Amino acid sequence: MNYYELIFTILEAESHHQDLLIDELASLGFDTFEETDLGFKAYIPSDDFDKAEVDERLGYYSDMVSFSYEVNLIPQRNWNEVWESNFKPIELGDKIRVRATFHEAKPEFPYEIVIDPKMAFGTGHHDTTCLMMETMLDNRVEGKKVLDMGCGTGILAILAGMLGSGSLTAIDYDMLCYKSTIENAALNNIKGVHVLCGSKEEIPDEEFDLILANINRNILIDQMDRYAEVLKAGGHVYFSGFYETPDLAIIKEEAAKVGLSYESHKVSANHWVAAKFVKA
Ligand SMILES: C[S@@+](CC[C@H](N)C(=O)[O-])C[C@H]1O[C@@H](n2cnc3c(N)ncnc32)[C@H](O)[C@@H]1O
Repeated sequence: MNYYELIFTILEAESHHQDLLIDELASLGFDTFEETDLGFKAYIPSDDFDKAEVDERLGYYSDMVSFSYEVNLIPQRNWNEVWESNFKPIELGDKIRVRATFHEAKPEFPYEIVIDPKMAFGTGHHDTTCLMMETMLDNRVEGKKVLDMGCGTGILAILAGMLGSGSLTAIDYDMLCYKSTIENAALNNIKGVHVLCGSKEEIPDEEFDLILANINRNILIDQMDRYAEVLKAGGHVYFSGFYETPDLAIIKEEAAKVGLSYESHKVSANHWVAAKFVKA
């Protein structure tokens, strides 16, 4: 299959915003991304490329980030090689290691997560995934009934399973992520994960002790009332996928409206946040 390659150049000072563009492109069907010195490259099967749609969707970010891109049509290539050259294992302290199937195992890490990267978000290379995993390590997950909303590769649900969670439900509206979570849960021997493809309406009418939601500010705000509905009194929700300024204050305000009280947060060097809330 032929692919289109889009080569993005991003103003250096704004390069921390490139994840927003990558998320948007992923939702349009771009399935592989490579970092470059000047920005990144994005790839999409030639039949799925619609330049007008790309311009319309990325236009939304033009006030935030200055970028340009050029388009090349490229012949079939070996995508496994691309992934192998891009995906380096991630180590969080001496506890968590995220690696791909093709990396050597390091059993000295108590939580070694194996991800078949494919194209779903959540290889641990994004600040928000790391912040969520750190928040999970710092708190008690053992025995808790967990909902992972926007599960991507399933990385957070898998870590929850490794930390001894009770039942696990993982939801993503992207079919690729849904399949990827099923595959990666099996790869890590995490049994009984209830994986669903869909959005807010798929959240089952059950009570959860812990909700993990690393999506983005607007979707979190949109789904927050439902999270509050299905969270047990005293249960926690960890939110990520937004920046410290101005997003955290907005998230706190919206959370308070549905009875979720802010407890604490962590910030990455690139100003991404993971925040912990409790239902009174
Ligand atoms: C930032 S990624 C997080 C992936 C993974 N949980 C992690 O922490 O690395 C956000 C995920 O949310 C999914 N998503 C976005 N909007 C959604 C929605 N409205 N309902 C369900 N999933 C959604 C995306 O497909 C993507 O996999």
